[in-house]
Amino acid sequence: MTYSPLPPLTDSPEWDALREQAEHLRPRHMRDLFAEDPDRYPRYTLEAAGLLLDYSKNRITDSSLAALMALARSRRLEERIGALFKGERVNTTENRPALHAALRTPESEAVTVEGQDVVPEVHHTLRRMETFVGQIHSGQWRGMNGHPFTDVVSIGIGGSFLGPQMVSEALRPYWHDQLRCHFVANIDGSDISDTLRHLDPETTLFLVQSKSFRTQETLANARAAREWFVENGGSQEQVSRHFVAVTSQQDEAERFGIARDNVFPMWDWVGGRYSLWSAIGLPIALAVGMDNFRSLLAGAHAMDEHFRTAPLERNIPVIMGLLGLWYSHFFDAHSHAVLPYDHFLKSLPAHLQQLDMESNGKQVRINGTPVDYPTGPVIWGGAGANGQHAYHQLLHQGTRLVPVDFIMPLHSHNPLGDHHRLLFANCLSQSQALMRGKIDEEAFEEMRAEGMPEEKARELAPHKAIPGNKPSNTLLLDRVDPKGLGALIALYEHKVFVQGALWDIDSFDQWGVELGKQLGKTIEKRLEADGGQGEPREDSSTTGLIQLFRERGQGISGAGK
Ligand SMILES: O=P(O)(O)OC[C@H]1O[C@](O)(CO)[C@@H](O)[C@@H]1O
Repeated sequence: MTYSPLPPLTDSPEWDALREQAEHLRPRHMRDLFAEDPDRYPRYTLEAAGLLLDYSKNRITDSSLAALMALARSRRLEERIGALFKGERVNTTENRPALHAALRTPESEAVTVEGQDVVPEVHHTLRRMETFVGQIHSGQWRGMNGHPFTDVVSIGIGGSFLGPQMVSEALRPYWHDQLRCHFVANIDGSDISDTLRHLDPETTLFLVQSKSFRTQETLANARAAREWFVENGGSQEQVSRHFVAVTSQQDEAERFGIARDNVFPMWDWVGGRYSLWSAIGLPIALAVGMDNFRSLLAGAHAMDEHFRTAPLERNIPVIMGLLGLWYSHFFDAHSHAVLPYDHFLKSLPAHLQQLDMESNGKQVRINGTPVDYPTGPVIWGGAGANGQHAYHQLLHQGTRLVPVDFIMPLHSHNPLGDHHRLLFANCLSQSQALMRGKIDEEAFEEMRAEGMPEEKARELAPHKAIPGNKPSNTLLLDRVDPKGLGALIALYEHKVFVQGALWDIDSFDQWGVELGKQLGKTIEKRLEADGGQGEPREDSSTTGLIQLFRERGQGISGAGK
């Protein structure tokens, strides 16, 4: 991309206009905004790609939204969206395009990067996946001793884990009858030991998922899996039937001992956290079948088309991105909660955490100068209604403003009694409570009506009062099916892109995670029994803890006490 620098974010007439809007809105309560405008819900509701966004419970008006749109235009957002889809090198520090949208582009369309259309190789890989999944499901590809596979263990971490794990879990009702999927990510030996404990090597298939094929955790777990397999009756020859890899480093996978034909490709133009749409999605395809995997891609593509073509004012990822910026800059919000009211979506916050925080946890602009404004928020969350009995207390009465995304399907896969109606009521009551709150006087009157003496009610009222005016989005989908889920994940990918573009940062690199990896290599050596030779080079804390581990802990030889 020929990157033409953006003017400073916070020193512009558009920023001044936003500041004025915020000053005007800060003292206003959303209760009043709703009371003044009976059409607030239809006015601030959008539908696209099977999703509905209700953003009416936000601290916005038409004029603040117009000011946000003006800011987006001054940041040349439309141009940046165009650059993303045209395959320009939007990942400037690594000099690469970010082509996750090409992974869900139909075969009839082209995404041309410097003269080369990448769509044919994407579909070639999809067809290879289809053949492989078909062979596993039909029992044509069997494990040692001719048994069909019953279990798949996907070994990978970060983007090579969180996305596939979350989607497989979210699509639990679509799982193939005879195949169970397991995920191993952590270098903690308990992760793989606990998984393998219940498995039979004769019927277990391993997927080693690593774009770089250099990731310590993944390689250690893959080696442990291979040892377990061989120790339990598998031969080297049989490894080639039981081990499959997905990587951009085919030679490394072969060096590890995985047959060339068992290696599915990845491309350097896909970031790990955007890779579940590629062959990294193999565990998903094995779990739910290739037709469902293709529906997932179709849902994401529908969201891509919406993002690429809808005017900014009607564009769901753009609106969600701008609202995030609004709260983080003008309302001092430091975090953002994602609360799916669906049991099967319980891992969505963890996936979005990597997606957002690895993408937008940045401190310099694309041109290398430091930002003088906050960038990506802390993303956290969990399944509703469970969180209501835990951290929602802070959402309602804490001193920090936490904008929330409620995500809720209209239909459950398990329509048990009135559970779904109750769940929906819980979701709506939370967004309503956050918005309207309960003033002192209401709390007081309630207690009086229950017969509490006046003095006691006065004393308790401030504790029971809830300020409200806490913003939230509500995202509805018909049900958590492959298509709706694809659209939902793509929506968040684009929201992250929008914010990165507004902040003028590179959302596609992740240099921040490298230092810990570098230091880890030295420390790991020093933890070995003879690793303490020579002068300690670390700070006294690290040296002290190394020493303590060597004296009292369990090293790699297992010699600890
Ligand atoms: O797929 P790989 O190369 O093993 O990387 C795993 C993860 O590690 C990271 O590079 C961070 O360390 C992520 O960005 C990535 O998703």
